[in-house]
Amino acid sequence: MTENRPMIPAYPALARDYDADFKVDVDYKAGLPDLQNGPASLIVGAHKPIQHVGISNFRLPIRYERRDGGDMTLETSVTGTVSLEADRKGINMSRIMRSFYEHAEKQFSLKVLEAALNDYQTDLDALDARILMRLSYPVRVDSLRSGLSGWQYYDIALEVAEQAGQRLRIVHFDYVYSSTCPCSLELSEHAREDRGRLATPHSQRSIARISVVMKGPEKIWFEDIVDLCRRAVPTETQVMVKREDEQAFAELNASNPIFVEDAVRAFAQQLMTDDRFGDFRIVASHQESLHSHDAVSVLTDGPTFAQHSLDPSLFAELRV
Ligand SMILES: Nc1nc2c(ncn2[C@@H]2O[C@H](COP(=O)(O)OP(=O)(O)OP(=O)(O)O)[C@@H](O)[C@H]2O)c(=O)[nH]1
Repeated sequence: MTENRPMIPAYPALARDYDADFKVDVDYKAGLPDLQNGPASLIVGAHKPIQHVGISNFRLPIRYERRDGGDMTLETSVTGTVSLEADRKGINMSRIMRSFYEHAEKQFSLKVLEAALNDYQTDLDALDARILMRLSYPVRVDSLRSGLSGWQYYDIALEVAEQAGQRLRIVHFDYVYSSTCPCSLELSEHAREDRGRLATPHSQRSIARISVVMKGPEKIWFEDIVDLCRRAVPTETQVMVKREDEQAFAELNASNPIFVEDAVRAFAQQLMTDDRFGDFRIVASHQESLHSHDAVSVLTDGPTFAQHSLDPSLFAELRV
């Protein structure tokens, strides 16, 4: 006896070739599912506001003005996020890029970046918004004594954020330098003077990440921050080095030995003397040639960067 099995509709024979000629018209687009703008009933999990949602690390060429005139186009990685209220399912992700692209052709300036931020708030109907741009900025640097020069690249991030009606403009700047340990220098001299023994102090490639609020409307050139770092810690790693430069570098290190504590305080002192800068945080990592670990320090000034917990990868990602 044949059982009454429920009729299972035959699987529709679907075309499997790509229709290159198909064109989307307004009606078709209007009929497409649009879950990110769906009802709150579609929300999965807690109906909680989200502080940052968007897309990270889309890249495009941006034109930057140089302090000495001219400009250059550099690859820039952008992360754009907005806040999302508790009763909204999602954001229109593509608008994070599309809004930014509206401004990308213009020559970069913080005003351009802030105009893109304003568009985030309107195009995505968001209370808060944030854009972070990362780039590697080349500056031609002179050798210490040989008259040569070469390109030094600085990893920089620019962050503009609107949070609870407050606008923040922050520059994050990585500065790579040599740190000669002051104690090791004294111990080396002691061995030389006291026992006639040759000894060399331990010195190592080190890095400081300087994050600082740009306060006033005044323009801050990337080159201004390079100059500030060099005033704070003159022993920047070199690019083009001949023997006379190497000897100069050895003397420069002996004249500027620094503990990791000294480094953050030296940068802080320079930042405090420039009223274009507000709150700041300096993270330094001396990747010691003496130890199998790093000497690290963090110095913050003002509420912007004051935080109880430190990002677990804070020191690990500062590698040189
Ligand atoms: N909100 C959200 N969208 C996502 C995510 N992952 C992928 N998307 C997709 O991002 C795509 C582009 O989103 P939209 O910007 O809303 O695209 P759209 O609706 O055509 O853009 P508008 O015409 O401006 O509304 C959508 O197809 C989403 O499915 C995600 O995690 N969250």
